[in-house]
Amino acid sequence: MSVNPDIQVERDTATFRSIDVTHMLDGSPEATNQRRIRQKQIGDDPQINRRNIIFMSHEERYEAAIARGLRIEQLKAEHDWDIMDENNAIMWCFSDIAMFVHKVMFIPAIERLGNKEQHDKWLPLAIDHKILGTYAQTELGHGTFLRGLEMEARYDKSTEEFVISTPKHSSMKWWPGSLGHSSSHAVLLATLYIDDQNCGMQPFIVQLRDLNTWKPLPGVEVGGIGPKMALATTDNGFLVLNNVRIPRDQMLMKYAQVSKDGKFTKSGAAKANYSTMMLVRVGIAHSCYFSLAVGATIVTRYSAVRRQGEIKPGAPEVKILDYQTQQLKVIPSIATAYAFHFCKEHLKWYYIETFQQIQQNDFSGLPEIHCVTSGLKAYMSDIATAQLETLRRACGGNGYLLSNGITNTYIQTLALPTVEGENTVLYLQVARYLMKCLKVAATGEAVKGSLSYMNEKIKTPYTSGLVTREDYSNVKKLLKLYQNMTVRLTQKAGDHLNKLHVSGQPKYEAWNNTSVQLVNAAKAYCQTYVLGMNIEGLSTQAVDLPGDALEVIHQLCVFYALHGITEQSGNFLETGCINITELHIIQQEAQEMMAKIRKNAVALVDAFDIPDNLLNSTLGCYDGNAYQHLYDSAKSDPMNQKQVLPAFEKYIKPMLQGKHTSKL
Ligand SMILES: CC/C=C\C/C=C\C/C=C\C/C=C\C/C=C\C/C=C\CCCCC(=O)SCCNC(=O)CCNC(=O)[C@H](O)C(C)(C)COP(=O)(O)OP(=O)(O)OC[C@H]1O[C@@H](n2cnc3c(N)ncnc32)[C@H](O)[C@@H]1OP(=O)(O)O
Ligand SMILES: Cc1cc2nc3c(=O)[nH]c(=O)nc-3n(C[C@H](O)[C@H](O)[C@H](O)COP(=O)(O)OP(=O)(O)OC[C@H]3O[C@@H](n4cnc5c(N)ncnc54)[C@H](O)[C@@H]3O)c2cc1C
Repeated sequence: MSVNPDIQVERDTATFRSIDVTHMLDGSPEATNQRRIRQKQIGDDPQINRRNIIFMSHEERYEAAIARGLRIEQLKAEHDWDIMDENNAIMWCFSDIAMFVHKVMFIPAIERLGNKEQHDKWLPLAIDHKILGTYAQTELGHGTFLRGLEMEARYDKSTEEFVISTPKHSSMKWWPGSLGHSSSHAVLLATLYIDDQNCGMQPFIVQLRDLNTWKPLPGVEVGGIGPKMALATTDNGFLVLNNVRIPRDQMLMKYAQVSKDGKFTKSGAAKANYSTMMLVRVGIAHSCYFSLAVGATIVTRYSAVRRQGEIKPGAPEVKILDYQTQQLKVIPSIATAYAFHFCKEHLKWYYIETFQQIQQNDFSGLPEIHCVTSGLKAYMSDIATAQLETLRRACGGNGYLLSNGITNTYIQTLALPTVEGENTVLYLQVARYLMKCLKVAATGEAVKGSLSYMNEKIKTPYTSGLVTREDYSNVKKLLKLYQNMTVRLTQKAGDHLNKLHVSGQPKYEAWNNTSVQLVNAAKAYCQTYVLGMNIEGLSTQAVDLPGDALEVIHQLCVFYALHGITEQSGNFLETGCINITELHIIQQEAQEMMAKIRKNAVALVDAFDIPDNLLNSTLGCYDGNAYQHLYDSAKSDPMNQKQVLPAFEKYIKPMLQGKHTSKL
């Protein structure tokens, strides 16, 4: 099929070469080649490819998802993939791999929470798929408030075993992925009791199913929790344990130990047992970038080939991408995807470095990385889901079809604001850190790390520093506005908290009565962090780009900063970080920048370099022949393989013949 001329012209008139930017996103031309080889291995594989998924039943999809997980293992061995290759393959198919939680939570939990002997025993079994596991933490009654977990593990000194039980409905495990039908084992988080003394939430390895028959073991009641909005193949489950006994060495004992005679000891940081969640929060930030890059690619290409209506009366119908309002739906998502790319790269290295320190029992970096990973997981998933919905609607009626590729991406991404810590709750964790840093700054001590900008006192009366027109495209000046806005919102929340406390409210009550302001400050901190990483990316990752490409990536960053101010203008105005005249100039600059970026919109999404067989979209194929692909997809629907369906003889015909009132 030839390329649609409407999309070809976009590529021909772009001011830079997409491939240069692709190399930047991958890290180097060699890395691009390597990724392409890997993506071809997964995209071309009939067991991994998900082209027909939208026409499958739940059970067919589940089976295909298990086969896909297995196939990824085979490809990994055949082609000698490293961990990042594997992560990328998982990322591309995460909503359709039944053993996803085994990979991204069960194994990492054993690695992080087990001691040397436990690693030696369990990791080879898990890595070789001799056992399949889940991460069973959430209960019917408690998901967020982990100190409230009610499943009990009581130590029995006489037999050196833990006895695990579910005392009431609210204490059953509820939600763990792959628990329903696909796990033989679980890393199960339960409250440990020794001689009736509560020793807090601890991790245990519990076998759930017989490895030969796959039947639940005695005392284990397990099943699926029912159909969900998406992620149909991650069979989320429930689990009731009736006095199930496990040996003492099946409590994962890296950070807390129980001796044979029942002595409880702790080592490491207080929240060390929460460390698996941090890794997945980093994974979710990656996933938000991928989802947004997919969405932006599909909708930008579709908007460049769909013509409808006219701008100049009587002139030929225009591409919908030429409507300014359509640009406002599409261009922010491109700019955000690029900002998220820089941010997730930073986060990856930050996490790896801090994790290495933690491995050497240096926990000093934990509070800051907990704040950053919690905040970015929340912020990036909030923004990604909001923008994906805008993008989906920007496809008009075809935005409601499953074959468009964006709907599935959207509904699976919708899980991310909830899983791994509900977003509001995570913003409140960020706010705790903001309040601590505020206290440090107030004492005159230097605040370190991502909030070091708090050290600079904001002068009153304050000026924004935006003097010349050039200042409005100076990303460092714009970043300063964001930092000031964050500090002021933090101060405001802090002042409110103190005021309530001084007026007699206990601290916990004052906290709850300030939580709206606290979440607002936390979001501002996250937004500022993402912009900061985008700007850092310009001078690190983008610096070797040819001038024309660098200019476009710079424009995107400027637009990201300006557009963010227009979206949050209330916060900027209220804190006095800009005035109304400055806001008007910012709005105008943002619009002008958007028009410049429009020229390169298709080339910018091409640079994400997502092959058609992974994009899985009728609307967003590289060749721009959306109508042909829509038609082909409709024709391949199994319901269209018969001209007359059985329902005709059964119901429609009797109705046409007036027999519909008799009993069916
Ligand atoms: C290098 C990696 C690079 C790339 C990775 C790439 C790819 C990976 C491949 C694939 C992964 C891909 C994608 C993922 C995509 C999709 C994922 C889809 C599904 C995933 C499955 C989802 C699984 C789950 O949902 S599991 C269940 C998760 N549950 C939660 O998250 C519970 C949330 N609740 C909590 O975390 C806590 O209850 C709480 C933090 C809210 C409160 O806890 P608690 O009550 O105990 O706290 P407090 O006593 O109030 O104390 C708070 C103090 O504790 C500190 N704290 C809290 N948490 C931590 C932590 N994790 N680390 C450090 N410190 C922590 C906090 O700072 C407070 O300290 P303070 O000094 O007292 O203020
Ligand atoms: C698709 C999916 C997959 C999952 N996979 C797993 C898994 O593999 N393993 C596992 O263990 N769990 C899993 N979960 C569970 C998930 O981690 C929890 O649902 C999540 O952490 C939220 O907890 P919750 O359901 O208790 O929400 P709740 O805490 O009940 O949240 C409900 C509302 O209460 C608010 N709220 C709660 N506490 C506070 C507070 N302190 N302050 C202010 N507001 C508050 C929240 O903001 C939210 O608006 C999964 C969930 C989903 C949807």
